[in-house]
Amino acid sequence: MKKIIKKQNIIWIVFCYLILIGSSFLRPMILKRIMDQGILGKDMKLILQFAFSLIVLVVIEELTSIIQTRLFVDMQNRLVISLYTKAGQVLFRLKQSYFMENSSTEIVNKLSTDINSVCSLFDSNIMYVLGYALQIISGVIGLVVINWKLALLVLLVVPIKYLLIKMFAEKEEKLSEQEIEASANFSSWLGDSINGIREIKLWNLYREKQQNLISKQKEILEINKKGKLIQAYNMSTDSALKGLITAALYGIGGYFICKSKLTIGSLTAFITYSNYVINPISIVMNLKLIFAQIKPSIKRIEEFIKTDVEKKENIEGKICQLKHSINMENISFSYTERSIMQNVNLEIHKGEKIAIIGDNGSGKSTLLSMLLRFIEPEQGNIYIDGVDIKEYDIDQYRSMFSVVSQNIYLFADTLWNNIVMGKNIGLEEMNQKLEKMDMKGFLKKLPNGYESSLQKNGENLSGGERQKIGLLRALIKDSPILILDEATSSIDKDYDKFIHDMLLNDCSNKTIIVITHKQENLEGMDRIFQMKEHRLIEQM
Ligand SMILES: Nc1ncnc2c1ncn2[C@@H]1O[C@H](COP(=O)(O)OP(=O)(O)OP(=O)(O)O)[C@@H](O)[C@H]1O
Repeated sequence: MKKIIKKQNIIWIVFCYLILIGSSFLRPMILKRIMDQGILGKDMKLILQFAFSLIVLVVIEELTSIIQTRLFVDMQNRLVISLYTKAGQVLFRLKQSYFMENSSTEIVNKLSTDINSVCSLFDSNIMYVLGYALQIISGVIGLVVINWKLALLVLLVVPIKYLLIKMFAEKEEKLSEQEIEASANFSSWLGDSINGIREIKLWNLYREKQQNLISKQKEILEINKKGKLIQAYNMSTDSALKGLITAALYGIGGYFICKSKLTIGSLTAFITYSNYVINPISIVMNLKLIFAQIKPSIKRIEEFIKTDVEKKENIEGKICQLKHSINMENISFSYTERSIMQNVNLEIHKGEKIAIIGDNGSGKSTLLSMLLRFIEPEQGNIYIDGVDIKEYDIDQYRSMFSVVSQNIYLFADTLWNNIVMGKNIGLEEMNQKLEKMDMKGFLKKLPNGYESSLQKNGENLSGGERQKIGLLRALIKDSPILILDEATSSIDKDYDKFIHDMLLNDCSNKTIIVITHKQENLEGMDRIFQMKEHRLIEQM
């Protein structure tokens, strides 16, 4: 927080505020003198002098406002960056289970809504609080000096306003929570509908989806309306309170004047001072309402930052290299109490090529997710060269694997960046690998070669082309363990055979794990395992 709100900035903001107050206090005085002394006294020199000083004041006020806005925006931006830095550090390290429970649109909505909501604090009067406090103190002194009994009447506003704002803030906080939830729900539903747009078109689901869209929006607007009404009630009670106090002051003050205990001038000055006190008190207390609005967002950001992330630290500095074998021992796993595998054992020697087959949903990909540390076994452990994989640094550990799955993800970026994935390689090496994969023809078809832009998830490519890029990506990564999880499911038969043979030849020193439903992909494998009835059985 210290980095966001610097002491120096606060001093400058208060200084600017004081200039603005001073200037607005001086302007009516100057106008009064222009009229009373300049115009009525027909003194042209005085008129010009005061008119010039008015211009100077306006220029000072405007410059001060600009400086103040700059200071606010700088602080707001620092807060945004610091929140996104914290959120980013967590986001990219979150466990896979988080992404199963929360859709991408929900996460985007959560982060942007909550961060914007917290930063909106800077659009409120919070930075003026110190200035308002000074104004209240000076106002109270003025009131007490003129008449301390009447001053008590003005100060009655404090407990009344406190009780009112407490009631409004409690309601506002609940509504804010409801609005956030409804809006997250809406984003998640909308994201899901957009992802399924082809199905909507093919099944003519327009009417149903349209009705859902409107009803979900109405739900949000209804909550929003209640929130706006609370703000309106708050503003009306503010005005009513101010009106009541002023009326009482005129009544009681009038009585004092009749009894010769107060002069008319004193009452006028008293009412002006009372405004100096009542208005800022309302503004400062209204901040409680603003805090109530953003409190649910602060809570959600805090919860998000505390979410369980993948542990990166490698306390003992162990380096994973795979010199001998991967051992899965007594692995059991279930998704929400549905058992997927029980006591699975598997030993893979370095350089071995193994295949895992099995019916749909038998748990093949789940087993690999455990090996890749996306999920953890419920029971049992996985070892590489006798060391529990949990003890390796996760980044270094994952660098051991080149993975091509059935649904690889391509980023909305150039083809080159999608292949190298951050690795620093030269054009020559890339061309060699491309040739090895017989993909030169594919490259020629693209308008800008390697620099061609791919759409989100490679939507401007065919399913087979996407998988070919996935294979090329894995070849470029060149890790010692190659995992092919139905990696050629969309690839035509001839190319599948070509790539299968090429990989076995080219990666003879690598450990390869293949998951497949295709009989022909079992050729050349050292051992074949079948996932069946929660167990992994070696086929003899
Ligand atoms: N996130 C999840 N939550 C709950 N159940 C899941 C989840 N992911 C997978 N499953 C279930 O776990 C079981 C095993 O899934 P897995 O993807 O490992 O099967 P698979 O053998 O690879 O199937 P396929 O051959 O169809 O790819 C399936 O029945 C699936 O429904």
